[in-house]
Amino acid sequence: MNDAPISGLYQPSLALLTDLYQLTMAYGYWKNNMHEREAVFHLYFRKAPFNGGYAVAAGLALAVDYLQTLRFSDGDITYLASLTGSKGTRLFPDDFLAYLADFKFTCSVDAIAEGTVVFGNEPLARVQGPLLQAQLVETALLTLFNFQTLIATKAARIRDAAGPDDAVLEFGLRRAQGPDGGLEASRAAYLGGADATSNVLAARRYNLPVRGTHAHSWVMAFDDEKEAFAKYADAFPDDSVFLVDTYDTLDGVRHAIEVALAMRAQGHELGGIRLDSGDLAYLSKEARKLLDAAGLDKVRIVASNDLEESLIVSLKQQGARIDIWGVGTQLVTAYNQPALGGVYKLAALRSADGQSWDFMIKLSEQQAKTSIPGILQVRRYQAEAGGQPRADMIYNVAAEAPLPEAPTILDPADATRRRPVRPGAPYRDLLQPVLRQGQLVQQLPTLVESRAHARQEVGALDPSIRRFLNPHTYPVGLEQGLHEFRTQLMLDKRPGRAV
Ligand SMILES: Nc1ncnc2c1ncn2[C@@H]1O[C@H](COP(=O)(O)OP(=O)(O)OP(=O)(O)O)[C@@H](O)[C@H]1O
Ligand SMILES: O=P(O)(O)OC[C@H]1O[C@H](OP(=O)(O)OP(=O)(O)O)[C@H](O)[C@@H]1O
Ligand SMILES: O=C(O)c1cccnc1
Ligand SMILES: [Mg+2]
Repeated sequence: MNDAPISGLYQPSLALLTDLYQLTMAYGYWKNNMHEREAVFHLYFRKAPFNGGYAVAAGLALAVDYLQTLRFSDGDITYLASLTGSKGTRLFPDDFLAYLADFKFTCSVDAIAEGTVVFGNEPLARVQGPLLQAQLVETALLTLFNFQTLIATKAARIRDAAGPDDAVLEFGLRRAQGPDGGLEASRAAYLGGADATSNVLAARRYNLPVRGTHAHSWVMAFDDEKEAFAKYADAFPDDSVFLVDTYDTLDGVRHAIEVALAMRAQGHELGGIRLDSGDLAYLSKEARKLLDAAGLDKVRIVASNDLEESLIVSLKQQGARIDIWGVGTQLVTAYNQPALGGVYKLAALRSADGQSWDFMIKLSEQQAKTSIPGILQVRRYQAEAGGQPRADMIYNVAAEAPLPEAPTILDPADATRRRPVRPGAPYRDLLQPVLRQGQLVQQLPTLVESRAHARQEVGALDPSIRRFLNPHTYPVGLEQGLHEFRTQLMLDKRPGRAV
């Protein structure tokens, strides 16, 4: 399989894949000569999806491709020139459009590698550069990171439920949120732990393994089920999986066995059977007995039908003999939580004289929604070097005071909950340089590598954080100096009205 990294995916460029307000703000910054002011934005979500204890970061490779190909084509410019406001006058004047026609993304981006386990409030990406540029990319970055992270996380949960030995096939395209949702879900599902997809265009575009069985209609198109299986085996003598539940599932298994034995006489082996309805625990156990009794112990059992992670856990607890899990709708639509609420917030702006940073905060009635000022990094402390993650600390790399040798991590929701870091505790900083002045400064991992990274990362988490029901909260906090600085900024911005 060609495992070359993707590139040029978003050509022609998706410059207009944005909300209008990004373009109106861009014009406003440009008109006020603020567009070159250096700014820092962070992209983060507040709460892991699916009431889970973690998320799997995804979307970076697509984001890099988007940023590097970001250009306004002649057609884009003509379209923007046609936009008018409520009085019929043009929204964007020619001199600004001439500026956009020469636009290139020249910011720096630091980001957490795809496949890394991440938690609420941690920046997945930090964008630093001219205010206009860093603002302009908000919407596209959010749609890329939010959906990829959501689906990669769902896939990681399904992979975790299936266990290390079973295969997971993604079958979702027909129920996906349109063609684009289907294509990008297949990529993220693979990254998060699916073994293959049935989606051929996604497989071609992203170099994914592609697999499949056949539909009920194949069986219905023949006079009887056995003939249907035999004809499929004629076409694919070494690559057949028979769907056995069109009429009566266990009769279907017997027909599959008869055909499998005839195939064996010709020197071929049946790959598997698929169950797509009924009690999947009972039927898989019965099918396994029938297959084994016929000497077909290598024939694998595929199951599908509205599967998701809790159902897979339950089927395993019931002793189901399923080897391969075909998962569609629930995976690609993230059915039980169809959106991840990632946000993109301004956190620092160069002072007007260019000499220092002004740190920014967005206040909220809900303390948890108040943004974190600074130029942020995430430090993950581990039990031992390369070992189990113990706690994450968000800190400001541009703080005036240097980071203490043994910092203290404070829970932002309750500052009385604090954890001193033991001196010399091993750690790694999660945000790594990706773009400098718009140029790639590290070869991004391939999708295969990111997928392996995700499995390693989820596997290293404590089971209490991986479990589906009321998972334990992984400790993520602010470095004490950052917490105190943030609290002071909150007080400065909202000193309170006299009673
Ligand atoms: N042993 C089981 N324990 C728990 N849930 C199961 C079990 N077996 C199947 N399911 C799930 O129950 C749900 C409904 O299955 P049901 O048997 O109603 O489907 P079906 O009506 O047979 O399928 P279809 O409509 O495709 O013919 C599905 O999500 C299926 O995956
Ligand atoms: O259930 P999902 O996780 O989405 O998996 C994909 C489903 O798509 C196929 O059939 P389809 O649902 O189109 O028809 P069927 O249910 O009648 O088999 C397949 O047989 C699965 O049931
Ligand atoms: O190949 C399959 O079995 C398949 C593909 C898409 C949806 N359901 C099943
Ligand atoms: Mg179905």
